[in-house]
Amino acid sequence: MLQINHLNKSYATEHGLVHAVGDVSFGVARGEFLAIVGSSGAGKTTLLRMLAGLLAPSAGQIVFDGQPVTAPPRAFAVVFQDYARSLFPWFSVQRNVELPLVNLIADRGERLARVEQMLGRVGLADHSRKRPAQLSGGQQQRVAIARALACQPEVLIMDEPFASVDAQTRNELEDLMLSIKQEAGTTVLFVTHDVDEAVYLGDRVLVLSRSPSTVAREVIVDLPAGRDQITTKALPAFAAARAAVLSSIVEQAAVPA
Ligand SMILES: Nc1ncnc2c1ncn2[C@@H]1O[C@H](COP(=O)(O)OP(=O)(O)OP(=O)(O)O)[C@@H](O)[C@H]1O
Repeated sequence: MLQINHLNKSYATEHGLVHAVGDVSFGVARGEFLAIVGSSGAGKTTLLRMLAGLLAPSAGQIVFDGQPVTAPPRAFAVVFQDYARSLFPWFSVQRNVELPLVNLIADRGERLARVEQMLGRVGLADHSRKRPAQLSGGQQQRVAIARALACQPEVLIMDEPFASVDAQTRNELEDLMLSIKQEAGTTVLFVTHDVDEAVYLGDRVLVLSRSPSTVAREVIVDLPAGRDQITTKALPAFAAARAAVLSSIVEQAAVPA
C-alpha cells in the first residue's frame, strides 16, 4: 500500500548541509502497525514528515496506492507529541474534533454525530463541551487522536505521541491504539524512543541507523493478537523481540559518528 524508495533528506544550513536521512527504503502493508525506533537525531521526525507529505525529500520517492506522494494525502492523518500546541485552546473539545470535517461533511448534524462517535471511541464522550486546558495531558492527546481519526484516515502517522504523558496514561493510550487498529484496520506508522512500546504495539519494528539514516534492522513481532500490558510483556516472544531491537540500537550507538 505504501512504498518508500531510497528516501534521502539533507537540510541546507548556514554551516553547510546536514545529512539527516541517508537512504531509507521499506514497504508498509494495509492494516500494518509499523513502529520506527532510532537514537536521538537519527532522522525519525524528518522521515515521518516526508512520509506525511509535509517535507519534500532531497531524493527518493514515497508511493501510496501507486501514486507518488508530493503533498499531504487526504487519506493520511498525523498526531504529534505536543498535544498542547496541536489543539486550539479557545475551542471546545467538540469543535477541535469537528474542524477537519468542515470541508468533508456538509451537514452539521452528521458532522457532530461523527465527532461524538470519535470522542466515544477514545473514551471522552462526556467531555465534549470542555476546553483542552480543562483536560489532563493524556485526555488532550486522546482529543488529538479523535481529531485524526475523524476523517477516517487510511494511514495514521504518529511522532512520539505518548512521550509527554505519565507511565500509566501511556499504557492506556497504547491500548487505545491497539483497539483502534483492531476496530478500524487503520495502517499506523509510529515513531517512538521506547523499545517496549515499539514491540508491544508493532507488527514490525524498523531500527534506524544513526544519521544519515538507513534501515539498520527490521524485527518482525510475532505476538498473539489480543495483546495486553501484563501477559504479552511476560511472553518469551516479547523478550526476544525486545532484545533484538535493543541490541540493534546499542550496535548503532557504538558505530563511530
Ligand atoms: N529544519 C532543520 N534544519 C537543519 N537541520 C535539521 C532540521 N531538522 C532536523 N535537522 C537535523 O537533522 C537530523 C535529524 O533530526 P530529526 O529531528 O529528524 O531526528 P530525530 O530522530 O527525530 O531526533 P529526536 O529523537 O531527538 O527527536 C539532526 O541532526 C537534526 O539536527
